[in-house]
Amino acid sequence: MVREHCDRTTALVNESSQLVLAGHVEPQDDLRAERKRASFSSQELAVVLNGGTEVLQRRSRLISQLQSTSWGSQAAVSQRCFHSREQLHVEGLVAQTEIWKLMQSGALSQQDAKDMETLLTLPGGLTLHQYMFIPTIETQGDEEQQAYWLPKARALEITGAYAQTEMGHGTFVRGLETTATYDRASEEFIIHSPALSSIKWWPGGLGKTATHCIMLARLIINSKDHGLHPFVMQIRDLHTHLPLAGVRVGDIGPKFGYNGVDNGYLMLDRVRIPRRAMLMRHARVTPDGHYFPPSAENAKATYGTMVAIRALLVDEAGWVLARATTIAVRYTAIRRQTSERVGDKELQVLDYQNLAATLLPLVASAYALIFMGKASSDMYKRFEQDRDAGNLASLPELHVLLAGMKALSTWTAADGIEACRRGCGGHGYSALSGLPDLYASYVQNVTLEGDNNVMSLQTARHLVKSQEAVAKGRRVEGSAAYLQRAEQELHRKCSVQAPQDWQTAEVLDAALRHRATYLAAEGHKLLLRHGGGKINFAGPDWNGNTVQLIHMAQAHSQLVLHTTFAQSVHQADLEPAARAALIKLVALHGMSLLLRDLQDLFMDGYLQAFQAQMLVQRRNELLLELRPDAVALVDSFGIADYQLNSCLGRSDGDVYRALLEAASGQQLNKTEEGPAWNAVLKPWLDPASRQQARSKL
Ligand SMILES: CCC/C=C/C(=O)SCCNC(=O)CCNC(=O)[C@H](O)C(C)(C)COP(=O)([O-])OP(=O)([O-])OC[C@H]1O[C@@H](n2cnc3c(N)ncnc32)[C@H](O)[C@@H]1OP(=O)([O-])[O-]
Ligand SMILES: Cc1cc2nc3c(=O)[nH]c(=O)nc-3n(C[C@H](O)[C@H](O)[C@H](O)COP(=O)(O)OP(=O)(O)OC[C@H]3O[C@@H](n4cnc5c(N)ncnc54)[C@H](O)[C@@H]3O)c2cc1C
Repeated sequence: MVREHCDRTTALVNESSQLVLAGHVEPQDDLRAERKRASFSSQELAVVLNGGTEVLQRRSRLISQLQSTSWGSQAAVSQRCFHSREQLHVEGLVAQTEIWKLMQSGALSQQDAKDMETLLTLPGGLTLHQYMFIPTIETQGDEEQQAYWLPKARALEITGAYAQTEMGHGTFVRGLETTATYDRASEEFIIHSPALSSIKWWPGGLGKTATHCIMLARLIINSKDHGLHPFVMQIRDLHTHLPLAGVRVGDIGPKFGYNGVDNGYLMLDRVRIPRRAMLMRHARVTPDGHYFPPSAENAKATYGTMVAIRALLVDEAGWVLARATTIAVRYTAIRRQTSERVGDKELQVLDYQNLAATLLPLVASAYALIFMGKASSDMYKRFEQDRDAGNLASLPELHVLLAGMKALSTWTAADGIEACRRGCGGHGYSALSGLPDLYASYVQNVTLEGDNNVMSLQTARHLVKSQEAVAKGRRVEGSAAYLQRAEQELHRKCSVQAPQDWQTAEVLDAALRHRATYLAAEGHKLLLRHGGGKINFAGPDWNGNTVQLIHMAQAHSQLVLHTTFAQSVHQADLEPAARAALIKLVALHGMSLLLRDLQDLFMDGYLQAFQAQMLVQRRNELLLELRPDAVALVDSFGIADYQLNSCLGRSDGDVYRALLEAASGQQLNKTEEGPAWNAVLKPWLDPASRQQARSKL
């Protein structure tokens, strides 16, 4: 029977290659026509966006290399959506350790290895080892500690997780409860989980993979609590992988997505670790129990790894949205629905304004975030250089910028993937589209590494403080420097007199800046209401106004994002046609941001109704102007079919045959009658079985 089904599947797939779509245009022809009418070369723009021809060539080479392996072949990748948690967990680790092997043998550089993992899009239990365990030792361990731990970690003789979050607290880091009590007699720390709420809960790779972790615990010496400090802690035996005495560790169970990764729990019953397990680059405990705190400017050093990851998340967001929009734009350009008369050529669904108005602004957001990601990682690299030279002056600005931008970018990408999925109609709901898994795996980013509301409030705190500084005549530097001119700004009115005026960069920048300034001034006023002239960042004025404060922080981050996008396009080395298209995309981005929260511009009379109508009109015109370039704009992201792993987003547009082939080849179709026939359906449906059952009664 199995054989029979396989034969029929092959026949069906072969047959489908002969089939034409009655009354339709062949999808491949649609995509070919789209590419022909583009106003610029997507190959050339892809080179600019990706940072050079060499990067694209290297990526193709890595994909070929992946395809030649059993764990990274196209077949392995496309089967993934049919696999169980356990299978995904093992597959993730197989891929990560194989890539590690290639890196150790010198066949891959560190960058190649990272890129290979990104291309594979199969998260595994070693991700946190690479992105948080090793970096925390690098940045928070002293030289001797680095020399001891790093070679073992890099050789994968030990694997680590980042154990900060507890059952009771993720956001309120200062409220974490795990204790590290110093025992002077033995020169050891005793790590203990004092309550149910103190159990470590969520760390990636902790459940089944990690032998060690970075343990964030309150340092207690002579009953004095010195707050949170990082420790390197072994939790499993290196020979047996069994938990050490006093350690209870396991996986926290299935999640919304990202199920190959073993996010874990960890409960500790007075487990002893040596004094030198505390990472001592910034704070120290001597053998006789003297505590040397970090310097004042290093006070937030323990939070350093989180800042690094937030920079990575900002960098990743644009590329994830680029994947989703590539799938949705290509598919909606071949998908045809509805003609006036049956049998006539139907419209490509991307030509309906509702879809263009959903997808084209998301393409603009993906471009904006890609440029912002580059700017953020450049900024983070500069900070690293300064930090290594002992200068931490730029950390406060970096923190507030990345906090708000992490929130804006991950919200935009997560909501954007879901909008793309819906935009693809029924086929978007199929796992074969690649969109459900992309969303389920990605949406965690709005929560982890600082919940987005909480991160926005960190930026809000900075904006209110900046507004306060301006009010007191002090200078404000950095991304909030525009607040310096708040008083003049608040008297300005929108200058638009014709729809075309909205297209100009100055008008859009001015409106976004006005909105951010107005909201910051209002936020500041709200917080001064009951404090007798003093702002309390934890009191009822703050807690009762967080909706407004988060909105204010997001308006600021949108301004930073938009101006960075515009500047980056201005500075990029682009051919004139691509530049012209991107300038329109920048305008669409700014207009879409304004339209989303138009009420803000009416609040203080900055905007008049006729100007708002012109904004809508100009946005609608822009959608039409950009429509011919839609496919070229997503082709320019340069994302390979291998990485898209989507029947809908494939670059040749052969969507329907791909769907049929993938569906008919899956496990549930392995037999014609299906796995429930014999035990469940047959006794009801097969007349002979029914007869037999009755005769037994
Ligand atoms: C692959 C990824 C997998 C996932 C992994 C994870 O999720 S791991 C788990 C990830 N978990 C999370 O992400 C947890 C999220 N929670 C947190 O990060 C913190 O609890 C907090 C930032 C919300 C508050 O912290 P708090 O109560 O200690 O601070 P406060 O609000 O009282 O402000 C006091 C001052 O500190 C400043 N400042 C703050 N942070 C930083 C910084 N990093 N740097 C520099 N400065 C910083 C702030 O600007 C303010 O300055 P001001 O105005 O006085 O000049
Ligand atoms: C997939 C995944 C992987 C993770 N990996 C790790 C890891 O490797 N290591 C690790 O240590 N942790 C990890 N975490 C934990 C993660 O960092 C936390 O979940 C995150 O910081 C949010 O904290 P919380 O869960 O306590 O949410 P809560 O703080 O309980 O949030 C609940 C709600 O309250 C709101 N809220 C909370 N505090 C405030 C406030 N002060 N002001 C306004 N609103 C507030 C939030 O906006 C949210 O809506 C991971 C989480 C996930 C989902």
